[in-house]
Amino acid sequence: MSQQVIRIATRKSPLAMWQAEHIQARLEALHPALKVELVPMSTQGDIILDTPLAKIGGKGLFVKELELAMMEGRADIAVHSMKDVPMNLPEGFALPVICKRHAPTDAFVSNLYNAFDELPQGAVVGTSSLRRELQLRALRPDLVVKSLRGNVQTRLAKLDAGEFDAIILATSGLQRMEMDSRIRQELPAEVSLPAVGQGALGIETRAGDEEIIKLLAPLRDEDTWLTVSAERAMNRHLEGGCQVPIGGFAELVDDGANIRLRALVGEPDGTLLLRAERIGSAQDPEALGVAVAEELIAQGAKAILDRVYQRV
Ligand SMILES: NCc1[nH]cc(CCC(=O)O)c1CC(=O)O
Repeated sequence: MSQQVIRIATRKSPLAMWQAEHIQARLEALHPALKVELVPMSTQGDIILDTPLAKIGGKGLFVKELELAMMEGRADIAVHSMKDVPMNLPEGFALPVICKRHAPTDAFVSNLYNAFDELPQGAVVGTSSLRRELQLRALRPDLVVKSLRGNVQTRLAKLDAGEFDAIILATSGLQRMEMDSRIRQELPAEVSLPAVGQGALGIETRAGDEEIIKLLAPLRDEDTWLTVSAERAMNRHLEGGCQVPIGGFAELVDDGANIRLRALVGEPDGTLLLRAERIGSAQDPEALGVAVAEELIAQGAKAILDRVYQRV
């Protein structure tokens, strides 16, 4: 009998490698006889760094090459930040596991100011997320928002080089890179509503790979599955396919009986920001997501998204 092996396709960025190694370690701890190998690769999303993601095909770029490796049998599973996973998976793939969510928040990072509220008139803030830009500019039309791409380390280096007064990054990414000390403030959801799936890791497999799916099952976190499913159903119903100015964050309430989902859509320049919030049964996260999306559509969300798609 040959020893059982699972190969994890992963991007080569330090954050992606950390995430793959984290799942590798958890799987090896769960299944001592199992061998777990990493298959690192570069994706188009990592190679094209000078163009906003929305213009070059959105976040799917980070995922496609990993899926190709699984399809061709060079790897068996892929570990993703749920934030980067498209709302609809291609034929032949499944997402059987969403792990327990880490910090969902956005973090304010600066060498000059200790909190978002301290930013002076006209301060320069770095982010390439339309969602972050929209919320920053809606609250503070005086701020100058400048594009900032690259991995977490590159973004921090650009801050340290003095290109920005502050930058916004995901708290979970900084924590995984052991750069918590750079966080000046975790932004409350009222200031920066997180991206759908932010802070949660997901594991993608080939559809029907039941033996592998069984080995992964203990990594599933039911609460995170419910809340992230509500967020993703909202985003999917809005047809927010690629990188779009949409925020969504769900939490369990009433001792887990219900889910509260908050969502927003807006013009990236902050001139229009639509919000919706609703509590629904934890038995049906999809229905809650669709209901919140419908509330946003009733306020005009589709017209905003159509304009964003035309521009990119
Ligand atoms: N856009 C890249 C990306 N994808 C996932 C994370 C953070 C980790 C997570 O959300 O789980 C980040 C970095 C960031 O937004 O600062």
